[in-house]
Amino acid sequence: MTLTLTKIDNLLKEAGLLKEYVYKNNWYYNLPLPVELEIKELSYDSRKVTPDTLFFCKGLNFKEEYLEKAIEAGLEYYISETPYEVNSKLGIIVTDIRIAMALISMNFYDLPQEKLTVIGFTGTKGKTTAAYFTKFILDEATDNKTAMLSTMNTTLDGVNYFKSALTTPESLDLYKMMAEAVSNKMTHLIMEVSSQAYKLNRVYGLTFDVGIFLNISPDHIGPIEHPTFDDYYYCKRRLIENSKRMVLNTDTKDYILLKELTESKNIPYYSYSSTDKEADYTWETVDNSLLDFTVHSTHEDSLDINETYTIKLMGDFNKDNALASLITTKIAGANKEAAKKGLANTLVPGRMEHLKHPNGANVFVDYAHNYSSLKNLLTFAKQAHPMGKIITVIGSTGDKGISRRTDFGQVLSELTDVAILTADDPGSENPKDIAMEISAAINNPKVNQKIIVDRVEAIQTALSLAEKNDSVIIAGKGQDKYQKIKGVDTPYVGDYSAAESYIETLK
Ligand SMILES: CC(=O)N[C@H]1[C@@H](OP(=O)(O)OP(=O)(O)OC[C@H]2O[C@@H](n3ccc(=O)[nH]c3=O)[C@H](O)[C@@H]2O)O[C@H](CO)[C@@H](O)[C@@H]1O[C@H](C)C(=O)N[C@@H](C)C(=O)N[C@H](CCC(=O)O)C(=O)O
Ligand SMILES: Nc1ncnc2c1ncn2[C@@H]1O[C@H](COP(=O)(O)OP(=O)(O)OP(=O)(O)O)[C@@H](O)[C@H]1O
Repeated sequence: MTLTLTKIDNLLKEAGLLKEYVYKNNWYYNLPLPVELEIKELSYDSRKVTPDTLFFCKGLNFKEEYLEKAIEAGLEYYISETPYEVNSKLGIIVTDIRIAMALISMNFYDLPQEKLTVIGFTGTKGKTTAAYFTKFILDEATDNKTAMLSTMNTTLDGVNYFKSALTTPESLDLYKMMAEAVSNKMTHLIMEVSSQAYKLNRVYGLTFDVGIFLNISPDHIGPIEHPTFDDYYYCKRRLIENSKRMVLNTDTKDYILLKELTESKNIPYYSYSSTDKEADYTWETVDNSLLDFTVHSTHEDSLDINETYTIKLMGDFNKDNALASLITTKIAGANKEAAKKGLANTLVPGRMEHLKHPNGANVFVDYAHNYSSLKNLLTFAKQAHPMGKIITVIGSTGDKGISRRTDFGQVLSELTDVAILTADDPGSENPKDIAMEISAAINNPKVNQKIIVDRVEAIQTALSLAEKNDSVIIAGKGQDKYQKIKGVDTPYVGDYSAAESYIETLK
């Protein structure tokens, strides 16, 4: 892949992004170099450049010395929001580096999004699960020609997965991955779209064939994320104006806002809900089953999805996720058979994974790590196994999502009998202090609390306390194989493995 300087010049001028070119210490508006010169690589990391690379100077922690070192190593072209006094061949100065990076990247990789059916999930909770449901269904429908970019895992050939760095990659990485998916003959791409993706223009200019808005609840508010809930919700709903069709959950807070926005942009949509009989589609549990549900349409079943389905993931919220995926995949071309089979086979690492304690207690390993997900999870446990106690193992991340600590205290006060507070990606903070903050927010004296910072020990303690009818809920890390400690991804066995191996010793 290559891009000529002329093409870059046209793109930046058309978008009104170009401020000036810096060439031999003078500033120009017209390209001061031979027009046929080509950029052969793109990079935002000074450690990964060649002379023909266009280097994007961006980011909170960007330092001029990165650019200087890259130029010493031979780099000729840089693009940034401010000129630097460096000895480069050309500096391209723009008004918004992230928008410029998105536009240049999508063109450098030859607009791969136009060769794929692109599906984008947003929402506070359920993105990964709904993305997996969708992947399993579309795999049936497309014979494994579906790529996926999820928080945990990415696959660009539909089969082999690697660990993702971000929920939504930087635009440069996103288009590079899309291009690889296209060259692997993928026809569909499912991706999770985080609020940060819109805030930081990682998906600027990308149109989704289907966008899905799953839900919203306060989260991701803090110094490196969103200043307010308003900003968070606003960023999330930008998916709407960037989608050709939408799937909307009418149970979402202030749904009217989503509906009005979607309608004002003339974007066709389907709505769904677990409770609202006015939504286009709803679901109902079959005979109190934890796993079967029937889909009903309020008006006509224009998508032809009214049917009974089975899933492997417990929790009513997973039926919501499954219904969103059913509507989405039908819009994207899957038939009912593919939908039934795909849903029935979907398992998601670390989401509602079930283990049985030798004494009969039920153990759930789940990724719940914010207010709404923990509340849904513990509500499910109470309803599914009302006879026993609920023993919850949970921690809260350091450096971000600070409000979760009091949120967890509140949910634990309402819905658990035993709370074992532990470490969960403490980052630069002391995990014991974080646990104490959660503890201080537990205002129900009946909750039996313990702080055990070592996460494996916390899990073992919870399992050793469990009796026959109890539910042990291990919330937060699922199958994550690391803990973020002082900037380092420190190896961790994972919640599922920790529980599974301890249960083995009890047999
Ligand atoms: C606030 C935020 O989104 N930050 C992300 C962003 O950082 P940044 O652009 O500010 O860059 P930086 O890490 O400060 O570094 C500055 C620049 O110098 C470059 N550099 C650095 C060293 C060097 O020697 N040479 C060099 O060129 C780096 O490549 C980088 O481009 O770009 C980096 C990669 O380019 C990301 O790793 C980083 O994610 C941080 C770690 C993060 O945690 N982000 C979270 C908040 C996030 O985005 N989360 C959402 C999910 C939220 C959800 O669950 O809904 C996501 O989409 O993942
Ligand atoms: N629709 C939903 N509503 C509320 N909670 C949910 C829903 N779906 C899943 N959850 C809960 O949230 C947890 C995380 O689910 P999932 O990974 O699918 O969401 P996500 O949006 O990708 O989350 P994150 O942004 O934290 O990566 C699950 O383990 C479950 O406890």
